[in-house]
Amino acid sequence: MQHATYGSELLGRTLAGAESGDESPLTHMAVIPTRTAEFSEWPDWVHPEVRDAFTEHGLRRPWRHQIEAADHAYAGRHVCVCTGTASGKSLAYQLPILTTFAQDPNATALYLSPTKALGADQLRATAQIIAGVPSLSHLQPSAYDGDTDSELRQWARMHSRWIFTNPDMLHVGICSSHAKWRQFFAKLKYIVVDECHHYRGVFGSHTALVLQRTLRIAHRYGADPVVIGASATVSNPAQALSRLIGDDVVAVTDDTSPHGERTVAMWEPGFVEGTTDTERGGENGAPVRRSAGAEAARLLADFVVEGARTLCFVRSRRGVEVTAVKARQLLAESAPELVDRVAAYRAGYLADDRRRLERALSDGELLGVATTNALELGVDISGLDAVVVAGYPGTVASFWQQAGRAGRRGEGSLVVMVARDDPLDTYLVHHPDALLERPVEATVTDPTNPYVLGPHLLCAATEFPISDAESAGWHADEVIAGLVDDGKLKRRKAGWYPAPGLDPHGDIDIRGGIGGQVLIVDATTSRLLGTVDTSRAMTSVFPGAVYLHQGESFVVDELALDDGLALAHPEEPDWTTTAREVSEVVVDRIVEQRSFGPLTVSFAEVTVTSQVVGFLRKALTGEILDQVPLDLPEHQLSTRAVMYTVEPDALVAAGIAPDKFPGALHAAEHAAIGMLGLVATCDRWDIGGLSTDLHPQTGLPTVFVYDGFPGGAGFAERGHEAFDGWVAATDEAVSSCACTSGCPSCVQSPKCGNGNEPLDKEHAIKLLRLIGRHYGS
Ligand SMILES: Nc1ncnc2c1ncn2[C@@H]1O[C@H](COP(=O)(O)OP(=O)(O)OP(=O)(O)O)[C@@H](O)[C@H]1O
Repeated sequence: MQHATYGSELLGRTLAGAESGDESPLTHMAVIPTRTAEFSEWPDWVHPEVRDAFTEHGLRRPWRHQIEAADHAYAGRHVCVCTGTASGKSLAYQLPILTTFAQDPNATALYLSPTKALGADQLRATAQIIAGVPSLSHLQPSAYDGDTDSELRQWARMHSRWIFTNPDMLHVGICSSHAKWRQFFAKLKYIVVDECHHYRGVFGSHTALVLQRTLRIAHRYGADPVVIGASATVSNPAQALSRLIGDDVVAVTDDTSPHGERTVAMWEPGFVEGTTDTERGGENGAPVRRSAGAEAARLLADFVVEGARTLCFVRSRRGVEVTAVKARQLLAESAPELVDRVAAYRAGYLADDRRRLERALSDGELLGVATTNALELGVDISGLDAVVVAGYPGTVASFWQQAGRAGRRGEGSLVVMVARDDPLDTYLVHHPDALLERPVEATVTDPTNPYVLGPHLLCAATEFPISDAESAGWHADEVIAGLVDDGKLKRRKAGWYPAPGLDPHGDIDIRGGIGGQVLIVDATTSRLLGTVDTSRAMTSVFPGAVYLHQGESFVVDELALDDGLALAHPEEPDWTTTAREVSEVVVDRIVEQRSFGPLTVSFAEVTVTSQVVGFLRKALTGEILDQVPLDLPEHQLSTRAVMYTVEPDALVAAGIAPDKFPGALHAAEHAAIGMLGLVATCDRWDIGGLSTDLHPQTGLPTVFVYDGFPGGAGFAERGHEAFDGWVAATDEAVSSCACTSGCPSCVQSPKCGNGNEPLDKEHAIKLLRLIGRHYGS
């Protein structure tokens, strides 16, 4: 049994062992105090057999929030329960659903999770609870996803009352053939949307439309299901779920489950020796910090030596391997008997692997595991002593999801967030409130994006003709008019019908972004490695690109865009590749615009034309090797941008001479893109940017930050809405960075199409101050 201050003590011992001579890597420490449980009585409406099943499984007294949420759902109100990880959210939906099943043998329910693995875990947990309960013996809960074979699918459709699936399968396997599911839909009482913070950006918009289509089908068959959302980390949960389902939702957010004291440490790796003062640095000679992965491996090894059960989250699959190998090497030197107690959890996502790993960690057979975010959702390990988060996972929500894995009930634990060499990470470890005190970000979804909405309208029309009221509810009048013009929809008396022969469901890939896909194939074996949006293929799978797949490395030989194919071969070079790109932005329509003296800030529809002209090879240490030219076609993207212009006179008055405009604008653009994740739920790879000292349309120095998806994804719009906070944080991030002339932690971008040139940190700060002064004045 560990005591409450265990986390702080473990941190103290680790710091004492850190290399001497370095500045302390600890930038901040916070202690989240212990919370004691608040209980409720089982409500009268709960079926006694259901209640007994839970008590037999050790759930003797429900926590207050569990009952509050269950009460809402049972009373017919859509509810979103948003309480911490492992706070027993499952009970909140299991109680009303199982009680309803016990009362009405024909009732049905759907459970949706963003990953198949989580669905499998929840199915297993449910099956255990209901085993041996007579009133629930007819339930036959079943998985219905991409892994379910066709015979089982048919069986599940005929016999199962509770289907565990995901939005992809719901779209393509259930809504598309709703007539076969008629009985199921007609008695559909509940839909569970688990981990609902995952449904954001384009994936979120797709899922929203799938859910709304599902509800629509259920209504047509006479049912009126209640939706229960669950998430440990979603801001404004009522609004988030409400956007997904297009209906009102109540939220339950007061977490009444107990937890132990949690120490959270912010950690910034030191510089690699010799890179701060010589020419040997990274791009443009910038100093290079030790990688978050290497630092995380050290922490993992240290914690294992201390006997702490530790999970280490690393962002890339390859990083996971590298971290585990490195930790094992360190242990081989200091404590060889512990080498085999550390493992990597790779993708594969097989439920069996997860369970073996959960068991090995719970038994203490394994002490340390490096993993991708595959283990972020729904792992039910009886609690870990420490969690290392190597690199900000992109959202506050995800951070807490990972951090929440630390802590056995009532006992102390430690979370260490290790910063990568990147503006947002650096900002967060120096401004811990922006991570620890900030509410999780709003999930940004935009189900009205015509590129997403159009294909779903075709699906909806083939499911049932679309009425005028439905069109209005989806804000779809304009998009429908376009589909009518294209001959895909026809107007008849009862609404819009699909053109004959239309079979639109297969054309939507819920996770594939928008537009077509390029298949990435290992030409030596013909194995399909993965897919990438056509719009991103040129910057990620150009000839010569290093492509990572589940920890294996490949080099692309050929990109055949017309065939939707990229051919690669296995190879493990000692470098990474980054595309070099030239682009221009044309403003098609200003949606919103505000001027403040010399500053004008707008939200606009734009067309971005870009062309990859070569790529940069970078050694794994961050040093630049060379640039390789390429000859690829131009690519166009219609999207949405937040943009600003500044009068040249004002720039000069702020101390930025005209020859400094390009470097100042470019550096400010990069830093702002790096910081957009603070106000919108996105990372910099979702976003593009362009800056110019003279834009042909505005005639002024102009900066654009745009969504990297056709039609936009809502990120630029958030940037526009939260413009002042975004600019202030960007200014703060750049000004407080310790480097002299710009580094990856402030104004350099790992994906700059321009080789990070020109960049002028000093004048970017002046520009950001100028914007901050004028905005809102
Ligand atoms: N009232 C309770 N008393 C004691 N244990 C409980 C109670 N409710 C749930 N638990 C236990 O807490 C653990 C976590 O529950 P559950 O998986 O439902 O949490 P969760 O909030 O869904 O977690 P996650 O955020 O990982 O999805 C389970 O082992 C469950 O049996």
